[in-house]
Amino acid sequence: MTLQDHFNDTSLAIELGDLDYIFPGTSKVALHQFNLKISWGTTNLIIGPNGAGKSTLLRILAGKTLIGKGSLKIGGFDPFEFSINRMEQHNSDINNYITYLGTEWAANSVVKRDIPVSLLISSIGGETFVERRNELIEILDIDPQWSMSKISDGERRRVQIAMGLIKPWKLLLLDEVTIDLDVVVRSKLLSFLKRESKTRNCCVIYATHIFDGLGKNWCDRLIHVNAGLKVDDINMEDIEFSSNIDTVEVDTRPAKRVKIPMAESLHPLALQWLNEDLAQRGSREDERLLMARRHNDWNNARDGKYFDADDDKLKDYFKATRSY
Ligand SMILES: Nc1ncnc2c1ncn2[C@@H]1O[C@H](COP(=O)(O)OP(=O)(O)OP(=O)(O)O)[C@@H](O)[C@H]1O
Repeated sequence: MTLQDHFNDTSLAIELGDLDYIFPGTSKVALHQFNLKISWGTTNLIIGPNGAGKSTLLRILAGKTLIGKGSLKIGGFDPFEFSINRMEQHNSDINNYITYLGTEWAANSVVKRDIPVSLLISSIGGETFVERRNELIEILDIDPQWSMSKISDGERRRVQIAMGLIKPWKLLLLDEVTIDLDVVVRSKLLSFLKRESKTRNCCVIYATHIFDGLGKNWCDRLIHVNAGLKVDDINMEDIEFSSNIDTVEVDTRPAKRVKIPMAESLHPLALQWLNEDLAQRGSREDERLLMARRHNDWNNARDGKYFDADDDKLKDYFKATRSY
């Protein structure tokens, strides 16, 4: 199977049947009687409290966790089956088209070393998928001249996301990786993912606790998980936003429909402010010039009599602030 074949793919993205998952060596049932069918070309949210089973589910879908009971098919194939028969039917394995992005990567000390971002990006196919690379650098507002050891957590996360998305994927599993992105970058990223899902007929499954900017314009389906069970599964068409109600209203007949009150949110204001900030900053090159100018001004403005130059002042300061 080539990626091109996927454009005409009529299989389901995901078919999960009666999955029970118990963590090995424990009695913890993390997922119970879990059934799920998801189509290609869709964007899906997984919603649930801490400990509900969202990450466990995504890791299973990513083929990172073997299942003992139940069935799983991705694009019509069992990702854990490696039979000769399957390899005859497929030039390439379905697992090559699955991208999983979790929070683990950014916590890895290796990515805090003094590695140039441009080198990291090239190492995962940046030179092969040049157009995607350039678009993602633009969307995620990355400066390829950054070093991984001298950037903020949010900036490091952007590099992680770019690295994960450069190679075209078919199934994208996102486990709360947007948590430390600013609202502008998050909004641009979500638009990119939405467009990818429609234009490349791929599937995004996104577990998050942040719902800003996730309305009818992004989401096709909401899957609510609690204590390892799927408790709600609703298409966005069956959700209505209304300014005439104060609480969520659920109709179950003839079919489940949910009415959600319009919520007060500072998100549009934050989005506008950060967009203005971005326009003021200009390109990364403009930013570098500004920072160099500020540094120069700072050097020129120093009077040479403060802490770094005047030892007596420094001693007095520490005498005054420490009791020993
Ligand atoms: N290795 C493990 N062994 C035993 N139980 C585990 C293990 N890892 C997670 N659990 C438990 O399994 C349940 C599901 O965990 P999971 O990480 O899937 O939750 P989650 O919905 O992703 O939560 P969060 O929103 O906090 O990320 C939790 O009760 C958790 O304590």
